[in-house]
Amino acid sequence: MSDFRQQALDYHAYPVPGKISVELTKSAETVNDLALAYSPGVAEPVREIAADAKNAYKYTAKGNMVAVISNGTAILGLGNLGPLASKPVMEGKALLFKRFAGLDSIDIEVKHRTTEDFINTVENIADTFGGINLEDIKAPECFEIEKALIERCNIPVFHDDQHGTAIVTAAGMLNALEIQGKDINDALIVCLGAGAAAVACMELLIKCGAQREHIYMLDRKGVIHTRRDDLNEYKQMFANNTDKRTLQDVIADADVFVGVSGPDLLSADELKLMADKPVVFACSNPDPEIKPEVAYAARQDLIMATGRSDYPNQVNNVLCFPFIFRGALDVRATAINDEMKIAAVEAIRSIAKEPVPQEVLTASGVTELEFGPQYIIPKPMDPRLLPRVAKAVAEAAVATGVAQIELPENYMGDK
Ligand SMILES: NC(=O)C1=CN([C@@H]2O[C@H](COP(=O)(O)OP(=O)(O)OC[C@H]3O[C@@H](n4cnc5c(N)ncnc54)[C@H](OP(=O)(O)O)[C@@H]3O)[C@@H](O)[C@H]2O)C=CC1
Ligand SMILES: CC(=O)C(=O)O
Ligand SMILES: [Mg+2]
Repeated sequence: MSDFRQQALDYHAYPVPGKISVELTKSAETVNDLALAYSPGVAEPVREIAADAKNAYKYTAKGNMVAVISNGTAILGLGNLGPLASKPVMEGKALLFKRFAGLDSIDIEVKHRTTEDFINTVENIADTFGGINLEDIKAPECFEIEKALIERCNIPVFHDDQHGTAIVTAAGMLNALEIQGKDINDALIVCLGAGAAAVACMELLIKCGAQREHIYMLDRKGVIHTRRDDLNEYKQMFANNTDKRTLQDVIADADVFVGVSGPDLLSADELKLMADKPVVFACSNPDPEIKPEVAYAARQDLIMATGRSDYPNQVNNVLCFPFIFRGALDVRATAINDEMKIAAVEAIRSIAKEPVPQEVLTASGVTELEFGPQYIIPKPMDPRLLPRVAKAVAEAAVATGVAQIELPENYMGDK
């Protein structure tokens, strides 16, 4: 067994199995403590919440709690391995919520027969949480699930693989194109993958200036084009009126490659066909569409990102979901709208252009990081992400009328 594989298994197994636990926030030592925490004292907040549901934010952990919910149908790029196998990833998301944004989070893996069953299950438990982070649910069901839950729940429901990925991709892409001296309006874009992440990434890039007709999207059958009769309504939005059929056909002269599909699907020869100074985001986890060492051996004029922590330029939704939920929950937003997403894009990309704090350099094991091809986006452990992204998101929620309370006074200081 490889060293790294064993290390990863040991990390999850010891000293206790898993990555999260529950801790108490109140004393429960004395008879008096128990009389307050449980019977009879607990009856008082019960009556308050029954009289006004908003009191759940005052007397329970609801307002600081996000449910990470999956059915395990698209676990990273590993595929449909079922709900239980998705648990380490979902515990991982809960770990990241706590570590980076101080949000309590619990993973819920749902076994279900129909899509409606899944929607009903989540709807029926939604009120207990401040927000719901849907994770690793495959397309196209994920689109129907998110839409239905947004309609039926009055807390933020956010499919991370769609919108978290799109926000971070847009932030990194705008910075990378700026460094390469290219304009997103003119960029020829190839997106390998046509699922949850792909559709949301391309829709957000279009909101940031990309031209829909400059985007070629591919699924397992090749280029998505108007003469195909096997396209779902989400793929149809990206159907190109073209004779091009393969990745080789569309990658020639492309400025941008976004991979949200699977491992090792972009060859060095295909990469060589791209335009000068290309941007290559090989975001499939854990194994990218092309390994950075293979890409740099083929050409050096590219900017390259992956979804992984162990290469430069980690384009991964971890840069978004803890902070967007922090901002949304702090103003009790009922939704996470486009304005909040764009605010997150701008906040994330702006941090990369500023001097990097020493603690980030230390945690990254480097002596220097400067805005440029090897540093287009902040590192997840950058302490500026929490105040800057959360505040931008909370302000956008207030400005667009989805916040239920005002921004707390001196929110996140003046970071
Ligand atoms: N870095 C990051 O932050 C993130 C990365 N990702 C990565 O993106 C990938 C997709 O995730 P997600 O969108 O949630 O999953 P989905 O299941 O919703 O979509 C997967 C898509 O990839 C396509 N695909 C799979 N294999 C191939 C192939 N050999 N050739 C062409 N297309 C292929 C599928 O095609 P078809 O429609 O024909 O089945 C489908 O359109 C995963 O690897 C995941 O790790 C996802 C979210 C965040
Ligand atoms: C990062 C992530 O959410 C994924 O690969 O699915
Ligand atoms: Mg995911």
